[in-house]
Amino acid sequence: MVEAEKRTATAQFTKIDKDTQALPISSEDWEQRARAILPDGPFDYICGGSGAEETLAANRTAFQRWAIVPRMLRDVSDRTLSITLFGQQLDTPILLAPIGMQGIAHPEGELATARAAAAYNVPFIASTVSTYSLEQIAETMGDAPRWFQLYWSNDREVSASMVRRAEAAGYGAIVLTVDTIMLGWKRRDFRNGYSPLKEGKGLANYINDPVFCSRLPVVNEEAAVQEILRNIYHPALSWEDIGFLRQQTRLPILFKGILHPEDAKLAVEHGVDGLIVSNHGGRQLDGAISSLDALPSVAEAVGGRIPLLLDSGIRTGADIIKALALGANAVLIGRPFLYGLAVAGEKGVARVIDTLISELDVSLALSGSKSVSDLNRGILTRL
Ligand SMILES: Cc1cc2nc3c(=O)[nH]c(=O)nc-3n(C[C@H](O)[C@H](O)[C@H](O)COP(=O)(O)O)c2cc1C
Ligand SMILES: O=C(O)C(=O)c1ccccc1
Repeated sequence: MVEAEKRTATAQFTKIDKDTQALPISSEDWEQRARAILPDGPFDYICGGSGAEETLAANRTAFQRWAIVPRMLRDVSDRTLSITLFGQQLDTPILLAPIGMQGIAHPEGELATARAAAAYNVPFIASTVSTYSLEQIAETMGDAPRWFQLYWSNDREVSASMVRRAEAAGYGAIVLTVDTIMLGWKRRDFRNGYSPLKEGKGLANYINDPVFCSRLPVVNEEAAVQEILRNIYHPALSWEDIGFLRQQTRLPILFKGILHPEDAKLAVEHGVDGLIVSNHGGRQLDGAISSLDALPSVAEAVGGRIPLLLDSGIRTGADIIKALALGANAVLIGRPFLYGLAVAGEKGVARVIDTLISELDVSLALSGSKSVSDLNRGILTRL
């Protein structure tokens, strides 16, 4: 009996070989394993939130306040997880969130993550502050889908240069993160005296940028770190900067970090192509609304005019069902894949993606739906 159950469960992991079966299966287990491997500095940096970590906690409790009320007897034998975003078909409504400095989790950093994402045709979103350059990441991915996340630089010619490089390297969209005009207040990092940026883990896109380097008196790591710290936070960012970004590229532009419905409307009016409803995984404004709680009014404000994505707190297949039912077209996962990377490199990330896809498929069937794009409020109740 136990053997038979095992076979049925494992049959769902399509790309996982024998060694990988020993790896964790829940995001809680991944987190525990990562905690055992990583020093306190990097671990706290990854898992932590800002301030009193109330928004970090709210990102989870928000999901628990919605329950799925499943439908039965609806012949769900033929199902699809596939969606279309900006004219591209994706196999699943899952993307990997932009996470900077992945070299703090594993020496292969973004290269390992990007390869795992490519194997599942899950878009990888490369961060401005990645440990490997956007060109190196692109090279390891072949034709697999990838987007580039931009931190708006104080020097807008540096931003323009990075956007041009991303376009040349086959990135399919630009994600402008709008919630990090300064860094959130992270008590854990102060206690640990830890800053991965100062340790030089997020330099690659800068030291490979001709415009950025032309601004340095000497091109070395120390000078680059000092210049990045002067460059990366841009509290003056305003709607007026958007026209400049638009002129730099024909790629779709998404804003990441929108929570207020009025900002969502303004974004549509300014020609933004998509939004990521996000509070940065509870790492920026503590006390901010959870992403899931912000979603329904943002969805109403946007009224289907542009795609809506959501991140912050997605941990299970059921979480994805809830986000899609409340108006998201797709979701981004953050910390769970980074824990997979820390514990088992590329295989760890693959396993995290694989289990999430399998959970989503089972949850979709058991909810009584055939397609992720059919999900709506009708299958949820607020507790
Ligand atoms: C260690 C770490 C680094 C991050 N770096 C970036 C980044 O460089 N750019 C960005 O837009 N978001 C960054 N984020 C935020 C993620 O893109 C995402 O919004 C968040 O992790 C989602 O929440 P989750 O971790 O609860 O899934 C980072 C998050 C973490 C945990
Ligand atoms: O740690 C983060 O969440 C993040 O997005 C960030 C922002 C600026 C520099 C480095 C990381």
